[in-house]
Amino acid sequence: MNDVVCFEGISQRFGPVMALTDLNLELKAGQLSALLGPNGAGKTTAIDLMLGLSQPTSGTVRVLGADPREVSTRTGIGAMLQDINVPSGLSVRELVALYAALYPQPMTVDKALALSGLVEQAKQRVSGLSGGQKRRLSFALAVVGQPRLLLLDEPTAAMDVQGRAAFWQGIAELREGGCTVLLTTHMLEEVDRTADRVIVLNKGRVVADGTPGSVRERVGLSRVRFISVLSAAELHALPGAETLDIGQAGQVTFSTRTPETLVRAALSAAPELSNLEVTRASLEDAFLSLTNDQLTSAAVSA
Ligand SMILES: Nc1ncnc2c1ncn2[C@@H]1O[C@H](COP(=O)(O)OP(=O)(O)OP(=O)(O)O)[C@@H](O)[C@H]1O
Repeated sequence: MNDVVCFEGISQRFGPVMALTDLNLELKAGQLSALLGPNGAGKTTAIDLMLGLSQPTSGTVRVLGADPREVSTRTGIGAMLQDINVPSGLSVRELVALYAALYPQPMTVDKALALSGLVEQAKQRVSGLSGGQKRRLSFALAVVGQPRLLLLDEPTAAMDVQGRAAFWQGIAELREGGCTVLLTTHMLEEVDRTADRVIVLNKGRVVADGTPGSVRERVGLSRVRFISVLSAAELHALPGAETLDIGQAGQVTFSTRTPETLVRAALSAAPELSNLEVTRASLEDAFLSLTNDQLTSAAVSA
């Protein structure tokens, strides 16, 4: 009942395409969840439903306990979508103030500017902002209404290192105030460090849902790296590889469920191999394994 978002049996069809199939999903208050999936997996479709921008083909969507199309629900949601389309003749401060006026209990404009790292650009015209600064502005507009639910579609894309640091600091402050956050991103290292929960979509269905650690463990992959003189054909012939990345100067990286078997075979084929490392697979390795249907052939031949 207290779920911030509740999807029950959601399917969304666009002509012949099933963008989402029988999706059940609840987001708990205060959680930071990452919605991951390859292009076309259904992430934007799910976010559009949470924002009340579209109606599902079947199933029920509840956001903050109500229909997301109701105005009272929408004022509790902040969204940072991929494209920002705002009056560009205004200054940053003027635009943030304009948005603040739309909400019943906004934060101060100064706070929104500080949270998004835009204090120095406050007087600058929106039209003069760089790509990364426009993403920061989009974040300021998403948070100025003090939303209870914040939906962020690839928030850190185009942000520089400082921008990303300011963004994550801003997210931490909002979470202290109890804000629930759902974001999509392809920056899986950031997700691994910060998210409470990872939801992986593939072809409109949830294929994994848990903490970043539990998703990594479920996949059970290890990463094996070494330098050798083995040819591509010899590397491909090693047993147990799920993916193979051939880098510069003989450096190779495998993901595998059977690291011992692979290492034994590699040492036997190339006794001179060096810089051997066996580590736990990253969230990115797990993601590839969960979402790539032709993983072995496609990734190994990459
Ligand atoms: N308005 C639409 N009309 C027709 N097909 C659509 C529409 N919106 C989405 N789709 C299709 O539904 C599927 C899911 O699309 P969606 O945009 O939700 O994926 P996504 O996971 O957000 O992808 P990306 O990472 O590329 O943004 C895709 O096959 C897409 O082509």
